[in-house]
Amino acid sequence: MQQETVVLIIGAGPAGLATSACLNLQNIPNIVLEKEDCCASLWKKRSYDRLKLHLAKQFCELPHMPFPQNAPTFVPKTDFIQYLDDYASHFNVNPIYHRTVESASFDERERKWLVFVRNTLVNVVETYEGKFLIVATGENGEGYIPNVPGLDSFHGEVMHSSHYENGKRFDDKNALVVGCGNSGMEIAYDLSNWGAQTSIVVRNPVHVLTKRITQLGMVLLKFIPCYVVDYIMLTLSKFVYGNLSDYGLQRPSKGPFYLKRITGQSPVIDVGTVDKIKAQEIKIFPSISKINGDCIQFANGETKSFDAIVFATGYRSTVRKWLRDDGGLFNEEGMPNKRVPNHWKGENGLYCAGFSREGLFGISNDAKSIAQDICMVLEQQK
Ligand SMILES: Cc1cc2nc3c(=O)[nH]c(=O)nc-3n(C[C@H](O)[C@H](O)[C@H](O)COP(=O)(O)OP(=O)(O)OC[C@H]3O[C@@H](n4cnc5c(N)ncnc54)[C@H](O)[C@@H]3O)c2cc1C
Ligand SMILES: NC(=O)C1=CN([C@@H]2O[C@H](COP(=O)(O)OP(=O)(O)OC[C@H]3O[C@@H](n4cnc5c(N)ncnc54)[C@H](OP(=O)(O)O)[C@@H]3O)[C@@H](O)[C@H]2O)C=CC1
Ligand SMILES: O=C(O)C(=O)Cc1c[nH]c2ccccc12
Repeated sequence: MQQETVVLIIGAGPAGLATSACLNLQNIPNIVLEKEDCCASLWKKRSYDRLKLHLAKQFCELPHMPFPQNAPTFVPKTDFIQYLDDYASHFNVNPIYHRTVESASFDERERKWLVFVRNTLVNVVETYEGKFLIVATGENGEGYIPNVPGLDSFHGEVMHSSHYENGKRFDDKNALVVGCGNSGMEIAYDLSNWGAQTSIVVRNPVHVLTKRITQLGMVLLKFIPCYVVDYIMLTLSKFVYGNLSDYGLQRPSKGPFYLKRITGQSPVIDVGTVDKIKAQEIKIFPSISKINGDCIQFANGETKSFDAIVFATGYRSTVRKWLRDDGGLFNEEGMPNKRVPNHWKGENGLYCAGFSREGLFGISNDAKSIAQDICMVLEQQK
């Protein structure tokens, strides 16, 4: 099958939907290709049950459509999924599902993008052509599990956080969560609530803030410099939590919003995990040094038996697996080479949406910038 269109968008997560919506508003023909059978697959299929947006709703809306007025400040996962489905219908975004992009390259002679796509319904490769190509496959392309010595010998269940739904199956089990980002800290809390004997591996310093402190920070950032906001964040956080280093949680030397901006590392928005750590309902361990059967040895020499390990060790972009001729838009890890706000535009009509490490807020900005840029290029060519 051969199809020609103006813009090809790869991925129907929030970034693909938002970019398609902005293009539709400008009457620029576009096609969204999605490997799964639905849009927002991360939210529908790869996230835990108790997930709520950590940022207040005004920082999580996609372009041109606020959340309903009666939506709670921190939107639960099911409501966010409903919002995304409504968003797609409202802006007439109709992704083509069961389409896995296997390669995309730029045809210099024809000056267009050639995309080879597997139609997984019938297992046939199709070709799509576009003047513009938008990469919207996300920073969370695939779950990352580190190479831990002896992991193969572990007898119990091993999973990545993207496959964790809830702790029902783990009640009374000894569960170890590896990684103390937002996924790890919340999954540890959930496991403990379901009755699991829960431990968490914390290998580096981490900022812990409440939702409300973070919300205040997001608002203040509009008016005052980052280092002042960080000072306020740290003062408030110390007031709420006290000194957590005795419990095994150190703070990084750089501030939470500065770190987010420079490295993309998010502060942990605490949902109650810290109280459980203080009450010793959740135990902290340093890095794993090796695994032998069900026995796990940690960097401090301690050993303990576990029934299950949840790796909340983050994600990797998958762009490098299929994108050719990207002209240096992406680095070896499949993340943009340029810093925000200059990260979203490449050469020959190539763009990326959803790679700013600024969550849904960044996605919204990317979508608007890209649609505006494509509109301008098309106008100039008229
Ligand atoms: C658990 C979790 C909670 C989060 N909560 C928040 C939050 O509260 N607030 C916030 O601002 N941000 C949050 N984020 C960060 C971010 O906003 C989300 O990850 C968001 O879903 C990213 O949207 P996206 O469209 O860029 O990527 P994704 O949602 O990952 O969508 C990418 C889509 O591309 C498809 N795809 C991938 N490869 C191919 C291919 N080769 N061919 C075709 N299709 C492909 C995938 O199936 C997927 O549907 C969260 C992230 C995670 C992991
Ligand atoms: N409700 C919400 O809004 C939620 C938002 N999110 C967001 O989704 C994104 C992904 O979050 P998340 O899944 O937590 O991933 P992150 O990449 O944010 O965190 C991964 C964690 O795993 C640790 N880690 C990695 N490798 C190892 C290892 N070998 N041994 C021990 N620890 C290791 C990292 O530690 P180190 O720092 O030492 O590398 C880090 O603490 C983030 O932007 C996050 O904020 C996630 C969940 C909920
Ligand atoms: O959930 C995330 O990690 C996000 O990327 C959302 C986000 C954008 N800016 C922030 C600042 C502090 C905490 C979370 C975020």
